[in-house]
Amino acid sequence: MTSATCAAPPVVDLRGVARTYQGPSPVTALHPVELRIGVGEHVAIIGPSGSGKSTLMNLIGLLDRPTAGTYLMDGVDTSQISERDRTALRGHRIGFVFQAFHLMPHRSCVENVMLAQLYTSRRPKATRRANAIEALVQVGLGHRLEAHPGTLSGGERQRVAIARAIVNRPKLLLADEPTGNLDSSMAHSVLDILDNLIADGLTLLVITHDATVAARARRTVRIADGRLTETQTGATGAG
Ligand SMILES: Nc1ncnc2c1ncn2[C@@H]1O[C@H](COP(=O)(O)OP(=O)(O)OP(=O)(O)O)[C@@H](O)[C@H]1O
Repeated sequence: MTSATCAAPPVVDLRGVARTYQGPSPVTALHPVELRIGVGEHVAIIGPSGSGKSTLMNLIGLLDRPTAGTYLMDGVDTSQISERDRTALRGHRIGFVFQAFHLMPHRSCVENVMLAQLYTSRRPKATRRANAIEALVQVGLGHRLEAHPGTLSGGERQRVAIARAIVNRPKLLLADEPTGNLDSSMAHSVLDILDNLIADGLTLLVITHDATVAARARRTVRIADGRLTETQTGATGAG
């Protein structure tokens, strides 16, 4: 390993991170975990309902705070920064893709993607539009820029959602059941798009209960009762 590769911190570095939900009967949804995800990795987290996948995703996505441990996101100790800085870190370095596409129905594709830059970019509207077009072209939707989501297939809608998630050039893409609402051919096209983004250097964490989605990842981490077990490494590709 060269000194140049050593210099890049992991995108995700969980050190003893745990989450207990308080209440009359506290629930430890995540027991202390160690998880490091390097730049450009493709990792799948797979586990049954109630195993702690959303809890883990919310922590990694900076939507929630651990009750123990330390989370370094792209080298930044997230326990040491203000709420405002956490929001900025999330906006600039993390993109989210969900099972339900969450697109604005009365806005065109390009407008939907432009909206994602409102709080992260002070650039002029023309630049935001150019960035949105670039992201839509990247996901193969350059020909549907002005279409409204209602006129698109499910797979195309998810591709708009992916364009929206990558338009701010995040380091990490968090995808929660990204193909959960799609038939298998649309699911494949969405997974192909995600594969292309990894080839371009993005880091991808997919949370799923679908073994075929998980099989695309280089690393598969199983979660059960809030505990992680790495079940495979280098599952695909030449390694
Ligand atoms: N706000 C909360 N308060 C108390 N318990 C919670 C809370 N959120 C989640 N839990 C519990 O934590 C555990 C893990 O839940 P989590 O939603 O992370 O699982 P999951 O794997 O994402 O499930 P699913 O696949 O069904 O969405 C479950 O036992 C759940 O009931």
